[in-house]
This record gives sequence, structure tokens and C-alpha cells, in this order.
Amino acid sequence: MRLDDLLSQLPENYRPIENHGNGDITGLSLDSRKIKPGYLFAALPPSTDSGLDGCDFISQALKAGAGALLVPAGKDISDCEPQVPVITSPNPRQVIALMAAAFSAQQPENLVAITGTNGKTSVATFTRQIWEKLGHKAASLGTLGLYPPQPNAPAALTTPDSIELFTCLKGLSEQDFTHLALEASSHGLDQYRLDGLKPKAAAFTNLSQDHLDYHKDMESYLQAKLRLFENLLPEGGTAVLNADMLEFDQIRSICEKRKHKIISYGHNISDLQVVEQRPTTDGQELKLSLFGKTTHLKLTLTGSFQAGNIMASVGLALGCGASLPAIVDTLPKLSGVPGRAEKVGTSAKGGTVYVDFAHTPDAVEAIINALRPHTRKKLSIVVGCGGDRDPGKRPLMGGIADKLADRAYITDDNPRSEDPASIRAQAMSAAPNAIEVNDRRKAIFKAVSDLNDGDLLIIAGKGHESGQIIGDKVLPFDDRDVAREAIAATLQEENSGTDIKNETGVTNGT
Ligand SMILES: CC(=O)N[C@H]1[C@@H](OP(=O)(O)OP(=O)(O)OC[C@H]2O[C@@H](n3ccc(=O)[nH]c3=O)[C@H](O)[C@@H]2O)O[C@H](CO)[C@@H](O)[C@@H]1O[C@H](C)C(=O)N[C@@H](C)C(=O)N[C@H](CCC(=O)O)C(=O)O
Ligand SMILES: Nc1ncnc2c1ncn2[C@@H]1O[C@H](COP(=O)(O)OP(=O)(O)OP(=O)(O)O)[C@@H](O)[C@H]1O
Ligand SMILES: N[C@H](CCC[C@H](N)C(=O)O)C(=O)O
Ligand SMILES: [Mg+2]
Repeated sequence: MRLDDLLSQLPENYRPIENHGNGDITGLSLDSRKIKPGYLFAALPPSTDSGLDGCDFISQALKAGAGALLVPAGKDISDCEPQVPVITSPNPRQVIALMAAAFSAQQPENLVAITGTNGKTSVATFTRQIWEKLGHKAASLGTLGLYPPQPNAPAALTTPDSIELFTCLKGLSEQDFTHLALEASSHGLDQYRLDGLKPKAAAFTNLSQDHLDYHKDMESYLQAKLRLFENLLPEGGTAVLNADMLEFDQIRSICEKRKHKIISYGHNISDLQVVEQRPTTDGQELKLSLFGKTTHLKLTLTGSFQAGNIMASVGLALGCGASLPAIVDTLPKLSGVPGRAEKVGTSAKGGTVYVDFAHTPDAVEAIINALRPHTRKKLSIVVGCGGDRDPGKRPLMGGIADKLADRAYITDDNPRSEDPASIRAQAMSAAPNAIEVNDRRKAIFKAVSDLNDGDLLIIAGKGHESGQIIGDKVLPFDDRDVAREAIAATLQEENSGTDIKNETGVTNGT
């Protein structure tokens, strides 16, 4: 594609402020290590103080045959002596995303985006399932990667970088996927990874503390998420908003200014209202008021929070033109989300074990409250906190686990570059009755072996993850596999009388 043609496809007010020369562009990349001859290299500024500066890799990109450069306005790159067209912009992250969207030129027609602190993966998964049951060729993209899985699909981030994202959307379009539900993380929105997206509908699930290591404060966190409704959802799109959110009125007025069609949902009075919820042994029974019409529904999904997520999915499917009765008919057939309130098994003494992805204070509270009705005796939780993530969450998560569960085991999650003992100490600081276990595997084995008949254990924080990030290594670790091993050990102990408690590394508590 000619560079001029590519630039001419950008929205007028996003045109780069300077453009020196023309040429054929064979591809785009924001990583010098992926440059091929004729590619345009976007030299992006770091998104955090500790990030790298893409401009430090311009020479490397030119050596690899870059045919054009996009650099931050005002950046002096004369020492690189580029002999190729140089585009400059005050916001190269946004421009490269818009270029990627124009270069790919295709995205599934019925595209929806979900943002919010918790529930994005769940809503994206349920929305895809609804569409599949309505006969559409549908995909979902986010923390669980691309579903249905494909080779070379984005997998590292919840919201991929703009080049990966729009390349993926083009591929889905070429394979006749007509529907896509994707997760719009606050990092992704803040870094303009999704700019150029043409969603028909967008949902906001909730806002609570997370990622303050990156956004610095809740207002900045909210503003990043609001970009989805203020900038990305085209005017007149469908905004699916959680009426239970404190920020509901604020978000609704932003959407009204953009002439979005608003579909509200939640326990409060709303278009898609959850009026009553009753947990059952195999899920839950709901009484709904859908645009004022009472509807009774049985879900096989565990977790009261999933009722709200399902309503968000209903709103998104409505926003893409499906009929409400047809959508409602699919709901009893929806299946659970991997690693979200996922039942793993039952220990020898009759304790039930679940794995969940709760890794924020609000989610820890939500999952405990969701599974309490399924607990005949004591509810236990194994939880840790991620390293190189918002440290403010740690005492909050530890405190909520200690307060709401009958037994709380504080252990490691993904320590990353931090000292695991220090992370545990921060969580323990608000959890006086919790048991600290200095190794996740040992914590799971101890918690499972402590279960008695009628007890229930939640192993929280890692959900679907298949690795534990310690330092710069990712060690194989799947909570579900370890839980199954621990359950098997209790069965073996019962049969042979050995005691698996000696597997544990308990440092205090009972
Ligand atoms: C903190 C953060 O979001 N960082 C993102 C950001 O990196 P950065 O700008 O900070 O700095 P950098 O990646 O070190 O390098 C800067 C630039 O130099 C380029 N570079 C770098 C090295 C090189 O040899 N050549 C080169 O060209 C890089 O491609 C990059 O464009 O821009 C990069 C390019 O788009 C992203 O890959 C990177 O995501 C990192 C890997 C990351 O871990 N992000 C996490 C925190 C994240 O985004 N999480 C969200 C949250 C999920 C949720 O909880 O909802 C997600 O969407 O997954
Ligand atoms: N609507 C909700 N309200 C509160 N907590 C929720 C809700 N939905 C899910 N959760 C909790 O949050 C956890 C993560 O859910 P999910 O993976 O759907 O969220 P997410 O927004 O995709 O998370 P991430 O930002 O890490 O990708 C669940 O395992 C559950 O504990
Ligand atoms: N178990 C992970 C969950 C967070 C994953 C993702 N939401 C992110 O923040 O990178 C952790 O706490 O390390
Ligand atoms: Mg997610």
C-alpha cells in the first residue's frame, strides 16, 4: 500500500502533522525485532517510567529494511540519518493503531467490546456462546486468548497491541467470522491499542480497585475506560451499562451526549434487571425483568455475579441485532468460563474445591459471597497477590479473605520480580487469623487436606493460568491440576492412612 494512500485513510483530525515523502508500505510494526523490508516502524514512547523508548531502536529497524518511520512529534532522530519517509505525530500510539486498522481494512461486522475491572472475560465468553447458539460464526478475544483457538493468535495480553489486534481482526474477517466479543482493558484503552475499532456495542461491567500501579488513581483508571464510550464506540452505538455502578449516571450522561442507545442492567431498576436470584445445586434460578416483562430462567452457571455478566451479554447481543426471545432461549445452555468459579472436585472427606480468577478486592468478595450459599459448613480460600501489580490491593484482598472466609490461606500468586515473602506480608498485615503458607502448591495441599464434609474451598487468583511467574521464569503451574493432585492425595490418604499434611510449609496458624 502506498504511504500516502494509508495516510489518506486516517480520520482528518488524526492525520500526522508532518509527512516527508512517500513509498510502498509492505507492513507495519511497533517492534524493531519484527521489521521486514518495506515495513513502517512506529517508534513508540514508553508507556511507563520503566518502559523502553521505541526511538532507541530506529537504527535497528532501518537496518532490517524499514521503509518508513512514525516517530513522536519533536523527536530529533537526525543521528539515525533516515533515508526513508518520516511521519511525525504528537500521539504515535493512536496513529499506528489507526494505520493498523486502515492497513488491515477488515474487521468482523458485529464487533463488541467490554471493559470493567471484573467480568470482561466472562461477558466476552457468554456473548460468544449466545451468538454461536444463534447460529453465527463467532469469536472472543481477551485474557483467555482467541476462541476458537488459532495458530499465531494474540495470547500475551488481554488487549493485544494494535498491530496484533487488527491483524487478528482481518484474519477473522477473512475466515467469515461475523461476530467478535473482545476485552478492552484499561491499559489497552490508555495506550490507544483499540483505536480504529468499529464496535457496534460496548459494555461497562464495573469499576473497583485494580491497576493503580499503572493508572496512579481511580479517576485516571475510570477515564481510561471511558475512552471506549467517548472515543471508540461510534455515535449511536449501543452502550450496555451496569446500573448498580456508582458511576452509572456519569457514564450514562457521556453516552447520551454521544447519542448512544443505552441498555442498562443489574439488580437496580434497569432494562435487564435481575430481580431475584436463588442458588441451586447445579447453578442458579433467576427472576428477571426484561424491559418490564417478568421472565424466569434457570442457569447452570454458579456465582451470583454471573447473572449480571449474562445480562451484559444479552445487552451486547441486542446491540448487534439479535431478538430478545431468541437470546433468552440460549441462556440456560450457556456453559462456564474456564477458571471462573470452576468446580474441580471433592476431597475424600467431602470438601468441594473450586478454582477462580479473583485477584482484586472486589472479586475476592464476589466469589466468596457467590459460593457461600453452596457451602454447608466452612468456607476456605487460598489467595495470593500478583507481583509488579497494584500493591494497594494486597491488604484489601487479605483483609476481605480473612473477614469473609472461615479459613484463609495467604500464599503466592505470580510474584514476578518482587520478593514473595514481602507480598505475603502485605496481605497478611490485614489478615490476623489467616494462615501464611510460603508456597502455592503447599497452600493448596494444606487447604484441601483441612477440608471436612460440607466444607468448600476457593483457590483464587490464577484461574485458567497454566504458569506461575517467578522472576523472569514462567514455571508450569495450573491451580486446577494441583487441586486435583491434592484431592487425589486425600483419597490415597484415606485408603492408606498416610498423612499429606507433611506436604505443607505452614509458617504460622493452626
Ligand atoms: C505496561 C504496559 O502496558 N506496557 C506495554 C507497552 O510497553 P512500553 O511502552 O511500556 O515499553 P516496552 O514494551 O518496554 O517498549 C516500548 C516500545 O519499544 C519497542 N521495542 C522494544 C524493544 C526492542 O528491541 N525493539 C522495540 O521496538 C516496543 O515494541 C515498544 O513499542 O507497550 C507495549 C507495546 O504495545 C506492550 O507490549 C506493553 O505491554 C506489556 C508487555 C504488559 O505486560 N502489559 C500489561 C501490564 C497489560 O497491558 N495488561 C493489560 C491488563 C489486563 C487486565 O487486567 O485487564 C492487558 O491488556 O493485558
Ligand atoms: N460482574 C462481576 N462482579 C464482580 N466480580 C466479578 C464479576 N465477574 C467476575 N468477577 C470476579 O472476577 C474474576 C475475574 O473475572 P473475569 O476474568 O471475567 O474478569 P476480567 O475483567 O476479564 O479480569 P481481567 O481484567 O483480569 O482480565 C472472576 O473469577 C470473579 O471472581
Ligand atoms: N494471577 C494474576 C492475575 C492478573 C492478571 C492480569 N489481570 C494482569 O493484571 O496482568 C496476577 O495477579 O498476577
Ligand atoms: Mg479478562
